[in-house]
Amino acid sequence: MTVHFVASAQLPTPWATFQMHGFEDPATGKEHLALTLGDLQQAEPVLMRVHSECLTGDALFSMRCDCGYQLQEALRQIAQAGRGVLLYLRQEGRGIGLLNKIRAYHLQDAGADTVEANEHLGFGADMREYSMLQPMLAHLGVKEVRLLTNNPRKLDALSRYGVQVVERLPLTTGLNPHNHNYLSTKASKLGHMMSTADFTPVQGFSLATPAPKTAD
Ligand SMILES: Nc1nc2c(ncn2[C@@H]2O[C@H](COP(=O)(O)OP(=O)(O)OP(=O)(O)O)[C@@H](O)[C@H]2O)c(=O)[nH]1
Ligand SMILES: [Zn+2]
Repeated sequence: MTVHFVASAQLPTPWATFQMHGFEDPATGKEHLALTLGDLQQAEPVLMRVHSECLTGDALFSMRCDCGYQLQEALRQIAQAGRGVLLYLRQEGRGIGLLNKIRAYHLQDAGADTVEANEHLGFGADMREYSMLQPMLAHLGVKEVRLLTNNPRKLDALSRYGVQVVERLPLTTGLNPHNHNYLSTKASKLGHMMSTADFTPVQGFSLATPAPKTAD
């Protein structure tokens, strides 16, 4: 996949003023982003988050997943470190797109888990691919990273594209009654290296609160 760098500009956030770099994939028309902080060309490994788009979690405050919490926590940690990169990849709904994710949520409202819902719609459990990482990281000069993730497929993808992951840092934030089953399914069926027991519940939400039927 060839992804072209288009432009960069400052992006002030509550945590730091990042440099935002825009990339375009001419084959799909997808527009991917990188938010960087500090000098990434130095030899020291770069703190990195590879974040998949989740409009509902990232922008609409959804508590059905952990995406919004992870996004904020990653930006906070990169700002605290003073150096790092967050790649924002436009592969909504684990690659099935927003409208199909709503279809999948509808099935989950009726009792399916997140994997069963995807499969019922004729998709694989996770349709993402990561080939855009290679040109994006080459453009930014990133070769060695400390990666914020629970997802083993992201580690595999990076090593496939010649980026060395010297450390994996778990993200265990955002647990609440609405995403408890979803997070358990990620661990049991999608291979995420985590247990909900490791998570810090969202403040003000007790897991003792009965989860609604729409929980996963
Ligand atoms: N199809 C589908 N996609 C979902 C669902 N919930 C969240 N997503 C999407 O899943 C992606 C995030 O994937 P996750 O499995 O939560 O996390 P991850 O990126 O694999 O792993 P981490 O790096 O540990 O966060 C985003 O693109 C979301 O839009 C769901 O129930 N169904
Ligand atoms: Zn999400």
